[in-house]
Amino acid sequence: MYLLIPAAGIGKRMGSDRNKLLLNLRSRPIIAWTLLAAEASQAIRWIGIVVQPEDWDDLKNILVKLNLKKPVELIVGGSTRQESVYNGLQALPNDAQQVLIHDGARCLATPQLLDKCADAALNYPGFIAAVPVKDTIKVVDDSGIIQSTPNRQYLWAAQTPQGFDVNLLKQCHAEGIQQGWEVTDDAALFEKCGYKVKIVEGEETNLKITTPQDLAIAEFILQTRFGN
Ligand SMILES: Nc1ccn([C@@H]2O[C@H](COP(=O)(O)OP(=O)(O)OP(=O)(O)O)[C@@H](O)[C@H]2O)c(=O)n1
Ligand SMILES: C[C@](O)(CO)[C@H](O)COP(=O)(O)O
Repeated sequence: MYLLIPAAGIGKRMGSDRNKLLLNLRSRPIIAWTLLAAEASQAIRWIGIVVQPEDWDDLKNILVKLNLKKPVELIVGGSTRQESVYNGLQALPNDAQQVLIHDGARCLATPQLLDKCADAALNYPGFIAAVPVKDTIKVVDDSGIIQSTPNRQYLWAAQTPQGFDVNLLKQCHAEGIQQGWEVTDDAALFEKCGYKVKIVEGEETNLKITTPQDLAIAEFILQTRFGN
């Protein structure tokens, strides 16, 4: 299975002055944890990391230290996640029929989740890992007045990995450019093009490192996983 890792963000919400994926989490850069999970997955056999050129030297140093056995390619990032994934898709080897896309910022996903998603990719042309929403969600208007309370039974929080048939996803990205769609995940492009996207149960601990609070929670999860 081919894996694309969008890792070309800045981390505005982290308040960091550099790509948040280069920040340390338990003495390893965040992106290194993501790469170690990909290396440990049975199914992944090629890794493409989409990253801004100014971070290439840092990434190369991390890769030297990790000494991964799987082939890794660095791909130039775009100005949005959507553009970065587009670039990643163009850089896939010609024989790639299915692809998993997994945020570099979701560094706590387990190799087992990656493998489960690789299996799902063989059965569904489009799917995402997601978890049932635990809170009661309110839809509000611009003045903060609640408009509705959707039935939680139908609410799932999207995660990555997200997996797709490569040709269909390329087609959806091209349509997205033509129509000017701006989306935060690839499933949204698939949905907008009228294709079905299946939910595969993700992991509660597969959080996206977005704010400093997430870093603290991730430290705690890694400590419970690996000890001190
Ligand atoms: N131009 C971009 C923007 C984001 N990403 C990646 O997409 C994933 C999810 O994005 P997010 O968590 O929003 O990362 P940032 O864009 O870095 O954060 P922020 O939105 O707070 O600036 C991350 O792995 C990030 O590196 C990317 O590859 N290219
Ligand atoms: C793809 C994603 O991780 C699914 O939760 C997410 O949409 C990334 O973008 P966000 O803007 O940080 O939600």
